[in-house]
Amino acid sequence: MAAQPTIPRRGLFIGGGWREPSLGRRLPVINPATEATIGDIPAATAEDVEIAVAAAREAFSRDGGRHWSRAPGAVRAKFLRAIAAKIKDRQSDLALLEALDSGKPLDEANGDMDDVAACFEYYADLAEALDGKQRSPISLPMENFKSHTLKEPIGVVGMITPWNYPLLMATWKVAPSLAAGCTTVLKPSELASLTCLELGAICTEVGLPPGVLNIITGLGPEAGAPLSSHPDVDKVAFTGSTETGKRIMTAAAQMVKPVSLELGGKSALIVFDDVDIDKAVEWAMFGIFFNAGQVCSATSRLLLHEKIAKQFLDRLVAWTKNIKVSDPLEEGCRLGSVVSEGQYEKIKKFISTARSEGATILYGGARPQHLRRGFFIEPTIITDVSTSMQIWREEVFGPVVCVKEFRTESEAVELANDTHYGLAGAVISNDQDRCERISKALHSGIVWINCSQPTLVQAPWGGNKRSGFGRELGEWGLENYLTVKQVTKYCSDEPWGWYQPPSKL
Ligand SMILES: NC(=O)c1ccc[n+]([C@@H]2O[C@H](COP(=O)([O-])OP(=O)(O)OC[C@H]3O[C@@H](n4cnc5c(N)ncnc54)[C@H](O)[C@@H]3O)[C@@H](O)[C@H]2O)c1
Ligand SMILES: C[N+](C)(C)CCCC=O
Repeated sequence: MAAQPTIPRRGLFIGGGWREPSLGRRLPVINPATEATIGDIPAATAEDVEIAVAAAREAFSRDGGRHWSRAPGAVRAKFLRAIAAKIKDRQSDLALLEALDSGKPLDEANGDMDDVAACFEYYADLAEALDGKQRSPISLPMENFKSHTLKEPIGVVGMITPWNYPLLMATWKVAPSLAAGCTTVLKPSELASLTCLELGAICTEVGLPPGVLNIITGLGPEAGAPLSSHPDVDKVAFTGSTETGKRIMTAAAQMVKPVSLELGGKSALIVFDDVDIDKAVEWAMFGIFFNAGQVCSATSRLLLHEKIAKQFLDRLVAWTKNIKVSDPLEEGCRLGSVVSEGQYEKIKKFISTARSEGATILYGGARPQHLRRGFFIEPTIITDVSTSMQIWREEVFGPVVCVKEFRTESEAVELANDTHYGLAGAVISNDQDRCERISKALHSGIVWINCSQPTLVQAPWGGNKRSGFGRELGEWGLENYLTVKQVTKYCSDEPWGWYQPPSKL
């Protein structure tokens, strides 16, 4: 097992330095795999939000923006690359902190840090490319006007992020917003903030101008709410639950403030009868047991063609029994604990409600017998599910998959689309035409063919329906933080000639 690090004691990261929260309060950091308190984080309140937003505003307009918001993208790219390099230097200690804070397997946390560094590098490239996209001419059907566009940073951005991929979800917002020239206030989840605070330390090390990135930790209603309703925040970028997303949107609407919302999901994986069963089983497992199912895009509804359903479920149970469920720091761990006691209780309640509504718990459903402490839940497979059951309709955000059979392609699509969410969907079949048809028919922002979950920084990420709107990652992620200005010039020597000129007498 990896050695236990000392948890750094950090303040709020505001204006390039560390500050104690105004009310002096701190929140405990609990390792969900052991239930031990391993440190604490500052609990910011509205007073601290005020100071952080002021710092971000000052950084946005400092020296007329010459050193940041109006600087060439190439200047900002240097900082983004330096941050990526520091993340790589500190990869093993950051991964360890992430695993201790969230309960995810150390191997997964290591992969997350690779993704974090890659995201900063990717947006460094896009920051540079932005310089070449300025003053793009607009083709006009007349000669007396010339127009071009300027892409400008949207301003001060408030970012509110969840605990399932603490540093990665923050990075999906921080990296493109800095590339665009925005300044930011990040409020990570109170359940897992350690690595986001370390990002503050990294910003100091690379000499990021003070106030460009501010990081305030604390509770949603106390720190997140005042950030989302702050009049001097120009945009709110949110990732989290649909319920909180509604609150953020309501607060932002009072000032007609733009928001982007990355919310929950209840995605389906459709498996046809022409597949290699074991390969498909492994993707089905990855789709729901990776990060203990605490993934917005988790394929938590498994749709099996009736001809293979029995054989598939037999193999799924056999493979699932083989998952190493253990302390996240143990070698080979493939399922850690869930993030908190609250999440543990919520998932158990989902399972007991499914049982009481008549579903069958085919495998799992309880605490693993060999783990006496920690918020561990067995990987769980639920069958005999009807479309009116809670387990079919609501996001569990845990290692729990529900299964239904289908006969025809159209029935599979209808079942997959039978949800208020629209984040992702997946299909496994050897018939490529069928996969293409299904990718068009699914009402979701993401479709995976013959896999589930791979995420590429170059490709757009986001949902439809109650999974939110706006796209992160790729060039779409950068556009989130830019506004487009048209500049139009009258180039004719002739007077405009609309009004009658006054008499010269
Ligand atoms: N679509 C995506 O890309 C994506 C990615 C990751 C997670 N998620 C979703 O996130 C959810 C899990 O994350 P969570 O439990 O942290 O979500 P959550 O909504 O409880 O919390 C998210 C963030 O919002 C803050 N918050 C809570 N109440 C607030 C309020 N009144 N005002 C402002 N901020 C407030 C929290 O402190 C936290 O930082 C799941 O529904 C999951 O699907 C979506
Ligand atoms: C695809 N990843 C890396 C699991 C990220 C999912 C983001 C949402 O939970």
